[in-house]
Amino acid sequence: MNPPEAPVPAALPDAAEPAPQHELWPAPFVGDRPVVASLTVPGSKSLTNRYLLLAALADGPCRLRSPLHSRDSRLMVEALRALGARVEEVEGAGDFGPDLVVTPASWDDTEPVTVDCGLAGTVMRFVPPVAALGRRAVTFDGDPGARVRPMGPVVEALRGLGLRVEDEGRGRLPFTVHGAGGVRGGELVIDATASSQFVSALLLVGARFEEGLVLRHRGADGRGVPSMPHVEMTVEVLRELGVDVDDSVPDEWRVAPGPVRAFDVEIEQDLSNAGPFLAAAVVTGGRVSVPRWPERTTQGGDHWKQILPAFGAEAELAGGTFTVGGPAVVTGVDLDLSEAGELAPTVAAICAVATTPSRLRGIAHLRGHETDRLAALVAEINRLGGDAEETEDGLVVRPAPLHGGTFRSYEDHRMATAGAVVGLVVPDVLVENIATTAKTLPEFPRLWAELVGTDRGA
Ligand SMILES: O=C(O)C1=C[C@@H](OP(=O)(O)O)[C@@H](O)[C@H](O)C1
Ligand SMILES: C=C(OP(=O)(O)O)C(=O)O
Repeated sequence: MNPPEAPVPAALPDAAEPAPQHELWPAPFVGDRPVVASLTVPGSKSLTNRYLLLAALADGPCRLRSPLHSRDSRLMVEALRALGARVEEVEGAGDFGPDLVVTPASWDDTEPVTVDCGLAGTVMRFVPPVAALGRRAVTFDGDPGARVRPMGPVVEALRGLGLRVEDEGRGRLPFTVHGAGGVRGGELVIDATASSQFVSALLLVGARFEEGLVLRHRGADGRGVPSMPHVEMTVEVLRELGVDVDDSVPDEWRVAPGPVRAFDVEIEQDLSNAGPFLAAAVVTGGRVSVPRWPERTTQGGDHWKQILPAFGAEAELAGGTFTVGGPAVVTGVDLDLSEAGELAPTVAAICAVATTPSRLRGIAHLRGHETDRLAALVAEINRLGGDAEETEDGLVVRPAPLHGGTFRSYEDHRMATAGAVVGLVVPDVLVENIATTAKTLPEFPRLWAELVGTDRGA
């Protein structure tokens, strides 16, 4: 539909501009029909962006097979190009786009550059320590939503390593890192209670510091690092590329100085992004299979194996295929999601249609994700007639009859997919800005349409 008024000239003050208009996507409703399907999803965001970054640091050209192609991975590619790496697309065997070949960066250029982080935590946290290896002034900025995401421990760590960082005292985006042609390294103490990405960011580059890195986490009030499987993923990927990492002491990581070995790697599919599709089986009493599920993985999305049975679903990994069968009646859960916070929006969507109350714990740090996810989930579930409430470290969701309406997504891909899950069993749900799923899964609307349109394959 055309807007009723002519476009507002850019010169007018903000207050005169109309509120942003996002498309409202009618979420497919299946009612009583069980969703039965089999599908795979594109590559893991977390693995793709780690391997891309490590390729730029490696001792030779590297190849990523079946990588993710999404907004977050493109932002990482552009960031690494800005720092001097070459990244090329080459034909591959993946179902979701070409492979990527990366020629490592040369660190000698001095021309200042700007890096757009979008809303990608992996770009805004992982790339600044890489900029420290070069000789450029690198300015980092991102979406309005990125400017409020926690960044302080990365900025302070860079200063602790001797770098000059201009941040106007905010400890957030935008800021400029002044590379001084190398980092000596040594010991650092950070508080990573707000994000595991602070730990991963420093570990990923630590081997390229002259003396390596000894990193310790000391959380305020003794609190731990959330999303620990993501730190374990970082450690495992580094070891696979020949980097010596000692994580034998809790909350302490020792990275020895040395090269990052060039590699050729197949990226696993994104198990977190498989979540909404598996949730479709749970809320509709259907059956969804995901072939090529890894036997062993560091992806937090592997937690679906424990999480979905807690709702009464059957879950089985057999012959490399993960299959979820939904229960006749979805019961609520009491779960600590501190290890897998990025799954929480999908989990909350299932809780919203469950028949008994749920409690989700250990996810206070979701307030610093793409949006304040605890507030957003409460607002959107309750807008549809639900009964959700924030707690200090999570959510309580009680059963309530839901009705149709708008489910806002707050530029958050996982809010958008949570709305789609609810919309399967609640008629007339309109998800605002489904295109925001392009952050990590641009194919979401197509895959979702295929999911609800098929009754074969599982
Ligand atoms: O390192 C990573 O790839 C990620 C770590 C986690 O961040 P937090 O520790 O901030 O939750 C996760 O939620 C995010 O989606 C991806
Ligand atoms: C928290 C998330 O993303 P990011 O990598 O931007 O932190 C997420 O994908 O759920």
